[in-house]
Amino acid sequence: MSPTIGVLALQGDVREHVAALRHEGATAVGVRRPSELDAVDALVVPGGESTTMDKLLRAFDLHEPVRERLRAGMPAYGSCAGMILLADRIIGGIDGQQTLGGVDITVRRNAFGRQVDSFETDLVIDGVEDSADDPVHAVFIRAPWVEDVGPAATVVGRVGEGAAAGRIVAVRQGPVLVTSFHPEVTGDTRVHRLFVQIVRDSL
Ligand SMILES: NC(=O)CC[C@H](N)C(=O)O
Repeated sequence: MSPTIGVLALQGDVREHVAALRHEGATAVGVRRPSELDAVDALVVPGGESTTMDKLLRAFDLHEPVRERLRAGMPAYGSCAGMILLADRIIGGIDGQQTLGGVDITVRRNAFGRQVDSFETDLVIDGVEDSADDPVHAVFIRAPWVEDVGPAATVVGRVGEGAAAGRIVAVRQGPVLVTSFHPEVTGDTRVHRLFVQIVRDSL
């Protein structure tokens, strides 16, 4: 049976995630209200602007319901701004920015700095099919990195080369996966394949 995966559709690159999830055999739907959240097996929090999504989550009465589902073990995947929202702790948030939490990490917003606002590199990600032989081409856009990982979370990807070598950019904690980069924009759907498998395993 194909799992139903929601994509938080308040702001950000929702359509790209919906397309990647459908390509990997999931039923993908936008989530804008609590009743829509109730109907999904899992949730993707897209890339975009985490400060805006944080405000909209509360304006749409979704902040607490999403937190509750996460606490109850709902699988989730966050890319870029989505990683920030799923992190337990944040450095460089503005205007009292809050996160949903779920992953025992500290993220630093806009960590890669101005000179490298956007960059691309190839990554090996644990759990992503064939990535040791055929790395994932990762696109970073004003991305966060993971400054600190607590005992509950596991690092699954680091930058391999260049100025940011060694920086943690992919983490998993049980059924929750977060990446600093945007796999939804490259046409390579292997990160979504991993997430769909995580969701299937949780059902
Ligand atoms: N591409 C992105 O999702 C950028 C994230 C953005 N810098 C933020 O803080 O939310």
